[in-house]
Amino acid sequence: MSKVTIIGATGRLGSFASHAISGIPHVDEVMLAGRPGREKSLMALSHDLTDSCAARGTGTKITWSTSPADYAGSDVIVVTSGVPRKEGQDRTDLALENARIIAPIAEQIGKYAPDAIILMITNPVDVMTAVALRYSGMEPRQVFGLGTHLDSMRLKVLIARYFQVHVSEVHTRIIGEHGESMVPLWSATTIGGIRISNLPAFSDLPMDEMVDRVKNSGSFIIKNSGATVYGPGDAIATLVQTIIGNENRILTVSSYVRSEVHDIGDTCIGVPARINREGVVPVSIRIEDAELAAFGASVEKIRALTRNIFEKMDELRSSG
Ligand SMILES: NC(=O)c1ccc[n+]([C@@H]2O[C@H](COP(=O)([O-])OP(=O)(O)OC[C@H]3O[C@@H](n4cnc5c(N)ncnc54)[C@H](O)[C@@H]3O)[C@@H](O)[C@H]2O)c1
Ligand SMILES: O=C(O)C[C@H](O)C(=O)O
Repeated sequence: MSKVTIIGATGRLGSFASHAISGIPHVDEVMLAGRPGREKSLMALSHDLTDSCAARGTGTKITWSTSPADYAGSDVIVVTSGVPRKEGQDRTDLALENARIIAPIAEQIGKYAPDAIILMITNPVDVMTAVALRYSGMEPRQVFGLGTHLDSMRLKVLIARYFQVHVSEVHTRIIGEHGESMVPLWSATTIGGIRISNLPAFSDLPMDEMVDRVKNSGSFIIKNSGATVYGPGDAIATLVQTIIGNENRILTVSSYVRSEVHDIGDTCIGVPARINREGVVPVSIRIEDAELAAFGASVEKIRALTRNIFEKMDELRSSG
């Protein structure tokens, strides 16, 4: 029996992610969670998703709740609650506002579902993963964020199109911040198992344009359609399936890094990590010098922002 809870289920991303998760094999219950006052909206969504499960022929049970006590028994808790950015904003602009939303949610998860695995989605996702880790009091392996998995998928599609190959032939990773300082790992990019730099077309590859397109993907979609929904929603479902199916896949997610990448760490940031039913553990890697310098800068940026948010949260809490 597997139960997956989505906190923030009535939001644009939360509702689509709930739909995607309800189709995962061996997910028996999807619980839609939200704030008191959202009862009608949660109930209506649960009816709609129940109809969807019937139409797809899946037996998934859809439940809903506004009570954190009902987080109990969850195997995975996906958190999408919070404010999304508006056109012209950077994800980091949301840090304090969303930390104030995520901290109490994380405390309730730590209280009622201390054995669950938390998948953090709210932006800025690296900082919110650290907030969830701090306030839930849970172990680092139990708390991770969508991180640069979505960015890696975005780059993968661009590379596949350029080389005119099926996306499954491309393996690539973006590590670091889910944001401006993200770092593409060309040294870990292969096509059909061949390192990309060994292919003749590599010298003409518009690498900078491709990375810029990945960096601007979220803001482009938000500007023109209001929110990113299907890309992150299906990426969330992949991660949930990897946990529930105990798949031991290595995906690039935001995880608490100690020293796995050339001893740089003490922050939550996007790195390759092994994911299974026990949770998420970063994989030790060595990368090229230029990539390492860029990753170090990305870690410093996120570590400083995270510390700043922790200090502000402490001040807010001590002033009541
Ligand atoms: N990491 C990623 O790749 C990624 C992708 C897409 C969206 N996001 C983030 O996910 C979050 C949600 O995005 P969305 O488009 O679904 O937004 P939305 O406005 O449609 O939904 C927000 C949800 O948060 C809840 N919420 C808002 N304020 C709250 C509060 N004070 N307390 C408790 N719950 C509150 C709302 O009820 C709603 O369920 C944003 O922070 C967005 O940036 C992250
Ligand atoms: O760009 C955003 O603000 C949403 C999300 O982080 C995304 O990359 O789609």
